[in-house]
Amino acid sequence: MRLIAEDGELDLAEGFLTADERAVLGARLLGELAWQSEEIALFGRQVAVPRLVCWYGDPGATYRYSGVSHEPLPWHEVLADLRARIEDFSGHVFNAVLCNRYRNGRDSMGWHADDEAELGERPFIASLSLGAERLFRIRHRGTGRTLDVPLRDGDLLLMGGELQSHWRHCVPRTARPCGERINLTFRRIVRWP
Ligand SMILES: O=C(O)CCC(=O)C(=O)O
Ligand SMILES: [Fe+2]
Repeated sequence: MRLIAEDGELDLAEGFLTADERAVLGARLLGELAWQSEEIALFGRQVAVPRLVCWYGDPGATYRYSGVSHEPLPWHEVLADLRARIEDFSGHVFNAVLCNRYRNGRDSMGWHADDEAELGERPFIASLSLGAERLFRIRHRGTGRTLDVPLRDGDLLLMGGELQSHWRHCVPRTARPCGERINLTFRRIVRWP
C-alpha cells in the first residue's frame, strides 16, 4: 500500500511475515542478537539513547550512528534469511541492518532522516517490525504535512526515492502500556569511509 508519493515514496506491506514466523523470529532476535545500550554526547554529557541497538552487515560496512562509528557484526542467520526475502520482495539489495529494540513505551527514536553520506543519494531502506505495535510518524520538512503510521508485528515499511531529503520521521514515546518491539532497517552502505 502506497502511503506517500510526494517528494519520495513510502510503502507499507502489512503482514509481510506470517503469524507463525513472527513469534519464532521475534523470540530468536530478542535472545540471540548482541543488543547493547548506546551512549551519545549531549551538551558535553554522555547520555544513553532510549533503546537498545546493534549493527550487522558485510565486512567493512561501517556505519556512524549516535555519533559513533560501528563495525558490523557478521550476519546472524535470521537476519541473513530476512535480508534475502526482503531483497526478493523489494528488488533492492542491502549490505547491512540496523537493529533497534524498544523495551517499552518509554523507549523511542527522535526526529531524524536517514540521510547519512554513507547511504548515498536516494537511499532505499526496508524497515521490518516485530512485536508490539508502535507509531511511526513522518513529517514533510517544507509543508509540515504529517502522517502517523501504526507499525504492527510483521509489517514491512519501504522508504525510497527522495523521501529522506524531504521528510523526517520518528517513533514517539507512548504513555499507553506497551510491550517490546524490534525494528530492523535494512540499508545499503555505498560510500566506504
Ligand atoms: O523503529 C522504527 O520503526 C524506525 C527506525 C528508524 O527510523 C531507523 O532505524 O532509522
Ligand atoms: Fe530512520
